[in-house]
Amino acid sequence: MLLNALSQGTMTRVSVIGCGNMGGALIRGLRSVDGYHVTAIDLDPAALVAVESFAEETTDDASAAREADIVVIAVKPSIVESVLADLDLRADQTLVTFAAGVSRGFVAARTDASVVRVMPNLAAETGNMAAAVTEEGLTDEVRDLLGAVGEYAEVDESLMDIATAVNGSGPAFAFYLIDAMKTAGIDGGLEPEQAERLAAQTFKGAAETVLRDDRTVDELIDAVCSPKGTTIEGMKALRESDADDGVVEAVVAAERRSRELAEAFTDE
Ligand SMILES: NC(=O)C1=CN([C@@H]2O[C@H](COP(=O)(O)OP(=O)(O)OC[C@H]3O[C@@H](n4cnc5c(N)ncnc54)[C@H](OP(=O)(O)O)[C@@H]3O)[C@@H](O)[C@H]2O)C=CC1
Ligand SMILES: O=C(O)[C@@H]1CCC=N1
Repeated sequence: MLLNALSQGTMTRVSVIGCGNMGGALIRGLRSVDGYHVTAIDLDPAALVAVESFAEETTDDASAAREADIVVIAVKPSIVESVLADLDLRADQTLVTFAAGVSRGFVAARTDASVVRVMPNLAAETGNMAAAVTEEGLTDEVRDLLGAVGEYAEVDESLMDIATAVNGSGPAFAFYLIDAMKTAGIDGGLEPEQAERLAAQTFKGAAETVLRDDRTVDELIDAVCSPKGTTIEGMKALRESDADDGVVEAVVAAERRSRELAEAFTDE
């Protein structure tokens, strides 16, 4: 059946080069979606073992990427240039680069494939990825791939540094905030497992509400704040704290680092 789908062209062949945290998350996420034949490529045998039950093929041979419709590069930014030097892609292939700070032009200058730059995040694994993708080089095939594992925004490449901070690094900032909520729950007497479940599900539910509800964030806060109730007291404490500043500083620091990384990868 798989062979039929491949020969009839109804299956999109995706090669993922670099199957660590981010490449592995994409591979695991695609396992729940029909229509993708995934080849996992990594030099680290342990990385391949970790994804072997989610990919159709695993190999340490990068030349396997020539068989793909879409080649995803998910190696560290400093490795991108050497990976590209070893690849021999065709003009009818699409190369998606995940690497932070590495410009689309830097990659495009080193391959015949058509290149699109994406800033993904780890939630690809559960189909909840938020990704920013450059308008340049974007195809419907790539839109389908990103849509299969989450939501995406099409942006000008000049916005990739801020997107890297908001949605690429963002999960770490969210994990940190969830942990703070969990710790407060434990301090109040909840078991750690209860506190983690309640805190994480609360963030998940709140995020889902923001995405699906037409009300503004301020209106949603009002909806939780009963007059003379509990939330209004908590919100007063939050507004008087420097929590907003901490979040902004985290995003600004990550954006600044993305710009620094980019300085090493000028278009040629
Ligand atoms: N982690 C994240 O949340 C996000 C990461 N990104 C981007 O994704 C990219 C990957 O990050 P991340 O997954 O965290 O990194 P990891 O180090 O977790 O994964 C990279 C993998 O690539 C392997 N590798 C190294 N050299 C080669 C090679 N020549 N050919 C094939 N595989 C190779 C590594 O093996 P070994 O360990 O042996 O070197 C490792 O298994 C980065 O460019 C990053 O900027 C983007 C958004 C989010
Ligand atoms: O920390 C990093 O550099 C990568 C890019 C965004 C998330 N992780």
